Amino acid sequence: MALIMETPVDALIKDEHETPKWKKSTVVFVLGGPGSGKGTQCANLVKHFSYTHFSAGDLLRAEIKSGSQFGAMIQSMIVDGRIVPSEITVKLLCKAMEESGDDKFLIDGFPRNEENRIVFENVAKIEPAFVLFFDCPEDELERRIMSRNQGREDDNIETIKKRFKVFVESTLPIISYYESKGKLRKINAAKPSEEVFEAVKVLFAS
Ligand SMILES: Nc1ncnc2c1ncn2[C@@H]1O[C@H](COP(=O)(O)OP(=O)(O)O)[C@@H](O)[C@H]1O
Ligand SMILES: Nc1ccn([C@@H]2O[C@H](COP(=O)(O)OP(=O)(O)O)[C@@H](O)[C@H]2O)c(=O)n1
Ligand SMILES: [Mg+2]
Repeated sequence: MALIMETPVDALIKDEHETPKWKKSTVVFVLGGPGSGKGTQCANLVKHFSYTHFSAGDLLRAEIKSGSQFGAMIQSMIVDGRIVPSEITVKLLCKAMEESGDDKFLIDGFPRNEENRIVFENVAKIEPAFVLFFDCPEDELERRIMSRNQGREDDNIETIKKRFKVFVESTLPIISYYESKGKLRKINAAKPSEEVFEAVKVLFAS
């Protein structure tokens, strides 16, 4: 009671309407074909810069493991290389951002299609600072995925082909969209990991 009495009325009103920290955050989207090194380079980035990394795919896999009511649906879509309904993925991303308490995020594997992009814009109301695009030919992507050895149900040749098709049809248009807005930072991801990181680092150093 005493505390409330001592709190100026203005401060109480301001607190009530204050925008949550994550809603004012800096977001970098990290895109590229399956196996292009999104996860690898985000892991490198968080060691050097004060960003929190979330992989949309990892959040969806965790949701399956948690026994969620959507688990079976998410799993069957991942095995089929399809893009999970955006309401689910955006909710998981926003929850992770909020719970992290941070305000600088690398969001990897998102937005993968126009629906992902629009739902995130409408819900989070955040525009990315810029968008990293790891460009790599399909034959190299296939080699990397086939030797990834993470026990993923979608890392088999049949699903990989479907994921490549989804990437070309649904994700490349998003990459073009950000290019037209001057937000795209394209990286040659076919080089060794250390060389890719040298090119990535420069974009975060300023
Ligand atoms: N530049 C690179 N050259 C060769 N192999 C790489 C490179 N970057 C990542 N890898 C390997 O390729 C596989 C896919 O990388 P990953 O970071 O999981 O990609 P993504 O998240 O884009 O699917 C992993 O086994 C990783 O160790
Ligand atoms: N925004 C996203 C990201 C991933 N996913 C699903 O999760 C799968 C794996 O995504 P991922 O980002 O972990 O895969 P990689 O590109 O890292 O190989 C995708 O093929 C989709 O089925 C999705 O539906 N929506
Ligand atoms: Mg990944």
